[in-house]
Amino acid sequence: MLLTRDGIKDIDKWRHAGIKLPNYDVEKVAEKTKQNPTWLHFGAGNIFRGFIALLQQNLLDKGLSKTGIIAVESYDYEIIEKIYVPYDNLSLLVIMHADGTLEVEVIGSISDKILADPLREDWVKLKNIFANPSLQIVSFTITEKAYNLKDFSGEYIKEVKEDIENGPEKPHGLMAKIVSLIYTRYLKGQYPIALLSLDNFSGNGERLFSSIKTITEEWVKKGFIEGKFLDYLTNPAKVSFPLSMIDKIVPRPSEEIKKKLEDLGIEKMDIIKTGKNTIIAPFVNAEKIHYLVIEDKFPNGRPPLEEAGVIFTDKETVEKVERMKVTTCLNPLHTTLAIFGCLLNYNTIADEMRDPCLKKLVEKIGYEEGLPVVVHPGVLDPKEFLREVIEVRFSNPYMPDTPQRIATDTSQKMAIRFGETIKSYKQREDLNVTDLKYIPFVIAGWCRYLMGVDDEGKAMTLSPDPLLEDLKSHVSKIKLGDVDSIQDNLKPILSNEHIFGLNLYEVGLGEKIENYFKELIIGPGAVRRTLEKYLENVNIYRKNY
Ligand SMILES: NC(=O)C1=CN([C@@H]2O[C@H](COP(=O)(O)OP(=O)(O)OC[C@H]3O[C@@H](n4cnc5c(N)ncnc54)[C@H](O)[C@@H]3O)[C@@H](O)[C@H]2O)C=CC1
Ligand SMILES: O=P(O)(O)OC[C@H]1O[C@](O)(CO)[C@@H](O)[C@@H]1O
Repeated sequence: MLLTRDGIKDIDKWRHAGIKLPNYDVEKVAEKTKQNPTWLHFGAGNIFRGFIALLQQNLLDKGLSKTGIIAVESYDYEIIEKIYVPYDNLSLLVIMHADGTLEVEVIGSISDKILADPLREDWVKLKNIFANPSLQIVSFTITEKAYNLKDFSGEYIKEVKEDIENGPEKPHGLMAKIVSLIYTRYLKGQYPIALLSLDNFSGNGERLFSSIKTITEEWVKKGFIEGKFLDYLTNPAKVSFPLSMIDKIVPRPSEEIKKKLEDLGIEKMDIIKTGKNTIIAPFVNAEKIHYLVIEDKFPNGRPPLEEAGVIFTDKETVEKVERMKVTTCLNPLHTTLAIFGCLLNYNTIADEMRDPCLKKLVEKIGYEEGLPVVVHPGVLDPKEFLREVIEVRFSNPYMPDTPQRIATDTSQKMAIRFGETIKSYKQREDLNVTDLKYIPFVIAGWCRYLMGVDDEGKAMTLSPDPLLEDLKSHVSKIKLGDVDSIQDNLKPILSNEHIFGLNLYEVGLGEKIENYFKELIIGPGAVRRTLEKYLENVNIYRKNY
């Protein structure tokens, strides 16, 4: 069986293999989308295909929408070349249940693909779509770093500097490309639009707005674009930047799932790693559970995604629910498992959950250190959410999620995942920031991870991170087995407000972290021994919330 528009016409074979097919005519939907584009999505990677495209597929299946999503890739063109084109933009979604059963579905809601590159013909097509009044949503899953314009010294990064100098004709970075494209829409008729960040960090819509506004202001200053464009961009009735909280664990494609699909008779299921390090396949493997909460601010309308389970609400509720997930109930625990999983050579997050010390570590961070500062968002219950994360989602033995994937870009995540809780402790009169134990312990673990040596003392490959070289330059002077070699080498990291959102020494945690770190570098096996020392004989208090 071939995953192509022709291939899926052989309905009986797919049904016989137990694979669900779109309940609509994929080609007709693609044609309607061409005539009436409503939704563009930047970042054609795994979460888009495994979650966002599924939502639209639900609406198409139920006849609640007539058009699909157009996938746009601005960064890693190989994804389109190798994973979209050969499969006519179709993908397979494989849901892995905790009992080992698989639910497989062909996703047909991605109606077209575009390379956002001003040097290619596609750029004209993209500009035309942006100029079309029918366009309602431009959404993004492009990773947190794609929104950055400045480096940690506050200077524009090289690519952004060049984009600012060169103007809207041939932008290179995505933020400049978006300004250029939205400017086209403004010139055509100032049509309304929602720019929806679905990336996994606090205040995602605001950060998208801020980056776009900054480029706009620079281009207005240089006379590349009209000053009145700023009025359009800052008028929420015209251009909105809804906040969102997105949650679905979509691991990288797994060899085991590939084999299972091939055993079902599906051909060409190879997993690729692109030159830009995207690991992607014609299929996406994911968990069943997911949550998407979005601020309901769509000036040009939107599909009825509530019918596909999306929660639309006000800004304050999204902020609360997002803080609950990203700063407390899921992502800090994930990052904790990523760091210690790499150090202890675990292959999956689920395996780590069977390690009593690691399980207790995430329980301590979640129930005892995190939950007391979470504000109940109303639409989801934090304690129940946390329980589901720990007991059901992370523990699912069939989820092929790796600590190495989650360890990617950790420097970009520290401030949100741990810094926010530290800040809350500092602000709260009834709590004492120096009472925190396990969050500082994880930060010490991250510094230990950066040494690039596992707990057995063997070299380990570190996951990509934009600050990796800089961070490694500090810890490279520290030697496993030589506690005194710590000297002042952690100071530049732990005092860096860009990384943690605050100076950890100023809040009274720097020395505590250094002390944990010393225990972690006593020698091979020290990570395991320290974990046991602090976690083996402790109880977990799950206070009522
Ligand atoms: N995988 C997951 O479980 C979830 C992911 N997310 C969010 O989605 C993001 C992407 O995740 P995946 O799709 O799984 O990753 P992926 O590695 O499959 O795809 C990453 C996408 O981001 C694009 N990208 C990377 N750097 C870029 C840059 N500098 N400029 C423009 N585009 C860039 C890539 O080209 C690719 O399209 C995550 O960082 C997270 O914020 C949110 C919830 C769940
Ligand atoms: O650490 P990352 O790259 O943001 O990924 C964290 C994982 O947890 C999630 O937050 C689950 O929703 C997803 O973003 C991803 O599977």
